Amino acid sequence: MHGLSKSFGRVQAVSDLSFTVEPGSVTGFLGPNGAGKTTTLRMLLGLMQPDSGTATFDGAPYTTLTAPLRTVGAVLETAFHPARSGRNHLRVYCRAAGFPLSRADEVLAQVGLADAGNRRAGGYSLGMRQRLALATALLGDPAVLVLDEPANGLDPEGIQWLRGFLRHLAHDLGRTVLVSSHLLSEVEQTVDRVVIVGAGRLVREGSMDQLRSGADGAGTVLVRSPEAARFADLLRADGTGVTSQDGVLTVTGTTPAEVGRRAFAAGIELHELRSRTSGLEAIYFQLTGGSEQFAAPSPVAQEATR
Ligand SMILES: Nc1ncnc2c1ncn2[C@@H]1O[C@H](COP(=O)(O)OP(=O)(O)OP(=O)(O)O)[C@@H](O)[C@H]1O
Repeated sequence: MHGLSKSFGRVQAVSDLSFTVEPGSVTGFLGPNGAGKTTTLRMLLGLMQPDSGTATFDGAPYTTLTAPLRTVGAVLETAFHPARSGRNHLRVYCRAAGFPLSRADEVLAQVGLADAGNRRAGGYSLGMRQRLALATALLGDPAVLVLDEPANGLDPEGIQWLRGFLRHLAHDLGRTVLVSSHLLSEVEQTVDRVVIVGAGRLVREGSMDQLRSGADGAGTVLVRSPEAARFADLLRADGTGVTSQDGVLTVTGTTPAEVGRRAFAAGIELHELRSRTSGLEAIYFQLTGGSEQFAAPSPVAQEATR
């Protein structure tokens, strides 16, 4: 995406948004409700015209792709003819796209619906519908997979299956996978990278490791060690900020990896080493806080105005 913008009347849904999604990894496209995720994905897939900017696949806009279904598979919303079986639903798409009808059975098996292929899609559970939508997106064996809130309606087992499946597509088959969600916790274990948006703007782009290491890359690290005093002296010797209480050191402006390295080099035994900014969800809220378009006032704010 390069400089994408879109407004609806006075609502600026997407504002000068630029980011890149790479093959071989699963990227989470995150932001609170109304942040502009669906609008962005619709522009990416040529379903909506941006006011300005471009969304391209290897440099080509969706509408100019010569084999769109082989390039991109997408699940934006799940709608099926209720009386049609899952298999027939897929066969209709095979026929329209010129794929062999046997592709329908292949993708049904891929998403774990082989046994339900002959049943009416209208009788499918929400989770099964999600799987059928995913199967439809996979028909062209596309290089890029775009999924809007795919975990919606899935039970924990389904979410775990989806996690493994998406990671397999990206890591083992080198596909590009972009998954939107409004909950970081929902995709935390699935994604390698995140693109976080708030109020239509890019808030953060980077790896999960970068996000975990704190809002600005270096944070506060807690260390428990039977040799706390010696370690504190060693860290202080080169100007690192350290406070000590009850054998627990609070080290500022660094990362757990760096502190661990220093301890290892000095042969100091550690019993605990963790980032104080370990609450990923807290970082996410901090990054997107105040950007939710229809945010309810927080209980604290309500309290304060009483
Ligand atoms: N067709 C439309 N007409 C008018 N306003 C729209 C339209 N589509 C989206 N919007 C508005 O644009 C903003 C972004 O919406 P969008 O659906 O892209 O957000 P989202 O991040 O996908 O949110 P959610 O997680 O709730 O789906 C919202 O304020 C929404 O009300």
